[in-house]
Amino acid sequence: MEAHIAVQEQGPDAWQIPDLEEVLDGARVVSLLLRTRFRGQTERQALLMEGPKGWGEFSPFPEYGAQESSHWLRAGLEAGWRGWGAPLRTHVPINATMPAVAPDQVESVLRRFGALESIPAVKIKVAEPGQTLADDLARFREVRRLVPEAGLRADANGGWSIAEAVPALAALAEAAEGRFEYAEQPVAGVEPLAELREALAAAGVITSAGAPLRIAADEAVRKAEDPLRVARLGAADLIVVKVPPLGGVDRALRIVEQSGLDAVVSSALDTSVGLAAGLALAARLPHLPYACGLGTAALFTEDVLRSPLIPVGGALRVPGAVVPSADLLQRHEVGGPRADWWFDRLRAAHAVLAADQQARERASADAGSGAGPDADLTAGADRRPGRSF
Ligand SMILES: O=C(O)CCC(=O)C1=CC=C[C@@H](O)[C@@H]1C(=O)O
Ligand SMILES: [Mg+2]
Repeated sequence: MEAHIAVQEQGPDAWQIPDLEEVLDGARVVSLLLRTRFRGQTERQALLMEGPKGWGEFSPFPEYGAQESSHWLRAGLEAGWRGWGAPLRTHVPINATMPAVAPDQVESVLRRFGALESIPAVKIKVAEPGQTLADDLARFREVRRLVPEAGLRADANGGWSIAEAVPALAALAEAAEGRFEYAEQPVAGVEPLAELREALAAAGVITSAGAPLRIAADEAVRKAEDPLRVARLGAADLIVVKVPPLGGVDRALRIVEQSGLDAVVSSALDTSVGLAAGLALAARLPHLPYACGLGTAALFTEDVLRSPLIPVGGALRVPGAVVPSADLLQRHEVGGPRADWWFDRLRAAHAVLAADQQARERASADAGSGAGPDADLTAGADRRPGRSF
């Protein structure tokens, strides 16, 4: 991934990851229950770490290997050991996130995101395995009925083929009656997104407001080897950016800048510790045209903060560094073999970051710059002794 993202680790933004022992010291594994099945899961586990700048989260999805998980660790270490830079705004507008539930559950899910009239937009999961377009339309129409002023989005997680996506999006855009904001990852991959845009234009699919249907890339950014390819190929109108898979707020910021596209910051179904990093990113984007998908603490029964980051009035305040409650950490703590499994994952991801760092140091020494990573630490970042990898 690093080879493609023009994200420099030398120069003014470089920083050094802390020692493994220091990261493990005081790290806790927690499990939070979801109110509704989401992404096929009923609970979310996360490893939380405390650094000198605050708490960071490491919660790659269970099936992710060490390489992919290393981006998530980098993001968590950035939160704990480096910090995020100054915000440009105090509040971020937040969309409600609607799992693939039956219409009779839509209202109770929506209400978790605050007063219905305050919700600026709703992202609705569609194309769920085992469900039909009729199920999606019924859910979509129920959302539209309950929050008629809200913008509507459909997230298919790449679940449609191009041939399925064209009529499905035409039907959803019609059901949205002018409120359709965009379709998120309707088909899998980068090229297929570009092809779908052409197919929609050829089929004359437009929103009822008369505009072309906008396409957002999510997995095509966060799981791609090269997150900027979407932009280069003109495969999407906007990108969904998530701090953990993109390796931190600093990297995500640069990806947005370099893409030249509008961005929506979303969660990775993080605890409120991880959501704080998403809010830090949203707060640093000069242009934030859409409500962000950072309200997912509302999908948990409980969280690790005394005041979980649940939207009020359609927005979240940008909290800066957050501190979990000792009681809640204890209540949700996971021990035994499952905790060991998480610590092993952390060790493996840390080894990937350490090897990357070592390679960069060697390259920098070979180039004769003489500037080791310590010399490149950003002003304001902690100058930690760190390990020389
Ligand atoms: O974007 C949102 O409104 C909330 C976040 C969200 O939907 C997701 C978080 C984590 C995993 C994904 O399945 C899902 C997504 O695809 O965007
Ligand atoms: Mg998505």
